[in-house]
Amino acid sequence: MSKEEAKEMAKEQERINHMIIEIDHTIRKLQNRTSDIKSDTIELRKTFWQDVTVNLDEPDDVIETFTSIKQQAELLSERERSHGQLHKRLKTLARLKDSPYFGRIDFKEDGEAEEHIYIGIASFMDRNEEQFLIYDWRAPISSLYYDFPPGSASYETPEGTITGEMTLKRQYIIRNGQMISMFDTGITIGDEMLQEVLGANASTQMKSIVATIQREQNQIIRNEKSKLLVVQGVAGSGKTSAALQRVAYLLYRYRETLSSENIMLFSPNPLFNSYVSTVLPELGEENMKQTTFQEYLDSQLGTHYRVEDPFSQLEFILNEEASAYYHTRLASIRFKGSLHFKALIDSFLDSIHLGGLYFKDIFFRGRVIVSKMDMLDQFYQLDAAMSIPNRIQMVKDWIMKVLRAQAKKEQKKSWVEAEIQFLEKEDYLAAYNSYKKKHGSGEDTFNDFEEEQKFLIKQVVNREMKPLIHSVKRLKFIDMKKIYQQLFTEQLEIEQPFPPEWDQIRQISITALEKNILPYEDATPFLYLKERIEGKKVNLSIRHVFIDEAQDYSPFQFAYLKELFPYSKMTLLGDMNQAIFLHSKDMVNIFQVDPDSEKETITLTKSYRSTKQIVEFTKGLVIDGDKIEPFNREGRKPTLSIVSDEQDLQCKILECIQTLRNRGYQTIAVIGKNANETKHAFEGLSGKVDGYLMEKGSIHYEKGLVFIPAYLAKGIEFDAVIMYNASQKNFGREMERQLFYTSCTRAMHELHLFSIGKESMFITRQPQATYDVLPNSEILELGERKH
Ligand SMILES: Nc1ncnc2c1ncn2[C@@H]1O[C@H](COP(=O)(O)OP(=O)(O)OP(=O)(O)O)[C@@H](O)[C@H]1O
Repeated sequence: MSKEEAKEMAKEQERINHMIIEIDHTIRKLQNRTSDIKSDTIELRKTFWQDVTVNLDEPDDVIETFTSIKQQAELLSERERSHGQLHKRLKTLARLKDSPYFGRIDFKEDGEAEEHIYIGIASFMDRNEEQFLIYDWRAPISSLYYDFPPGSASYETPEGTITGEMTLKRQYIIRNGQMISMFDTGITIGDEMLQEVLGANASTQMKSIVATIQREQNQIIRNEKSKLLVVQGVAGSGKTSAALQRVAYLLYRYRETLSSENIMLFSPNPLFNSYVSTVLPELGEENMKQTTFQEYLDSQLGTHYRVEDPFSQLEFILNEEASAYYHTRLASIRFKGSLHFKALIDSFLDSIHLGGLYFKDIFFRGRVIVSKMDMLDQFYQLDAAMSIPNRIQMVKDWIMKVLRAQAKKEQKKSWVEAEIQFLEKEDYLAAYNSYKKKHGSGEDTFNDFEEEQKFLIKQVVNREMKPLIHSVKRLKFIDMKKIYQQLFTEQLEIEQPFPPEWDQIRQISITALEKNILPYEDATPFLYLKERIEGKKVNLSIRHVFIDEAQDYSPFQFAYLKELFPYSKMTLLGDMNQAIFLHSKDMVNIFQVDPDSEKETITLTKSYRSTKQIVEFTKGLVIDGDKIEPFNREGRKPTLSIVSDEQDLQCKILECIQTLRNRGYQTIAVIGKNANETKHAFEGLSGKVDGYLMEKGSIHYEKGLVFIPAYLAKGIEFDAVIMYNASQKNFGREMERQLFYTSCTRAMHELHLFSIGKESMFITRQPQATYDVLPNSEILELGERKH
């Protein structure tokens, strides 16, 4: 370090020290305020009723009492809110104290004096609240840091564009209030800082990237115009990271009107949910709502049908080639995920005025009390110009009327009396309590026998009918299975291009439905049809929807989600090279869904996760891989070890794990092609090495050695990846390319491929220079190899 640099660093450390004094001062001030508010709140809770005037004598008094309670409750909740906000601010200040900022720009706005802008995870002002000592990374001026090198620069504000000259751009790594390093940078965000961040060990929780956001990522994060933002980015290009910082940005930018409750992220699996859950809290924001599409389907359909999950569907695609209906099912998956199938359902719905609706008889005590034929009559009597859901509601009202009349009739029947005789003591007590509630608490017993009898009769009949009424209210009298089945049983007069395998598809669809199984490919079409009949569900509270791994959704699923969130902006993030599910051949399909919306596409081609050597290898695994650009971080070349049998394989893998551990890697994944192979690998090695198995229900993972099937590793990353068996036998079909690529791109620092016998064609087609083939004896020497 030159003398000049040392002097500058000392000056910066001095500023940090000053900053810490200021932050401490604010922390103390806020802590005092917090304890005042806390005691205020406790006092308010204690004296809540003392300060309220309760008088219910006259209507005016009631209104006054109500107003007084309301005022008191508002006061209390205002205190609780302030307490919550102060608590949140104190947490942010503690983070700022540790690392007040990560960047600085010196900017001279045209016609103004030069300013030093320090950028951190939150803003911080001086004691007089006049000047920003730290700017929030999401403030308009902070975008200069991400978007420009020193020189002419500009940024957007709500009032317009500000232009000027940036004379300095500096990055810091500060920990525990101490400067660790500092770089002045010419390009957008300097390499040194990224090298430091990316060179570290993988974590089991995703980290925020605010200090090193790249210019093209910043475009995603700050995009405000597009109703539909499509991000197509290569593996490890920061799609998920950009999405999460975008959530934080939106929460800041629209803080008056938008809260985390209004944002929803669809993730590929529950494991991913927990992987990303720490990013927003780290940035001082609350997590958005998170779900998986499967979770949503289950919540809507799960109680009545066995809804297959996407992983079982994938396991079928990967493992069941020998099955007699393998190719039919593949065709079925493709067709049912397409917009043609959606159009087919729409045409079917259009023809429903001519017939095609089915209802179920309603039974009471073994007898039909409302027949399906009567319901059909009711439905088809109604004006066909009315929507189907409206007509269904009217049929429901009619059924309820019939049930009420039936209840009256039932009261006179002998079974009721018999039931009363056998009423348990508790039932009798419950009936009595209910009577008391109705007739006031003054009475100690029923007034006379007749009244008691009348009341009990009513109670018994109502109790018997309750489940029936409940299911009618939930429209369970519609025979959805039969209605959906018609798409396959009837010769539909519909102008839709059917796939050549249509007849066989019809067969397997009927068989599954008869067993009450909803294959994954049927779940969304079934739900769509159900909602078009029962009434559409729309979610109005969600304003932004993020769909990660969007390439794995079918066009039908996209269309469904668009309709579910009609007022929501959408951000889709995906990578066609990682499309592991069959039905999603092209993310471009989303354009068919919404051709007129204000759509914008951003492409990310630089991969940050893996070393240059790993990216050079993995880019050769995919068709258009030459567009993938590695970030310049050096590491070891991937290795390939060809072994003779499973025993040999496990031996070599054990050695490899040991070597990787000696090198200090903390998250090591043995990736299997599917659940079976992964379990097998785990069982074979578990007595000899500590590790744990991840299955589709797993919701989090810890540091150490994990055995994980490829499709569950989606979206997450490890220090080192061991591909359990990358043989031609295992990865010899074109359709397995994406799965193979996805697995290999999970590695940050090292990638080791093992193969029993001949290696996969995806490897043999690679330039030989991109990986090392280890002779049989060389595994032990892995540790010594340097590149
Ligand atoms: N600007 C950045 N600064 C620092 N780290 C970054 C940056 N962009 C990406 N990364 C890191 O690169 C890795 C990959 O990022 P991320 O998981 O967001 O990529 P992705 O495109 O969603 O990947 P994939 O599609 O392969 O799952 C993460 O470790 C992330 O922290």
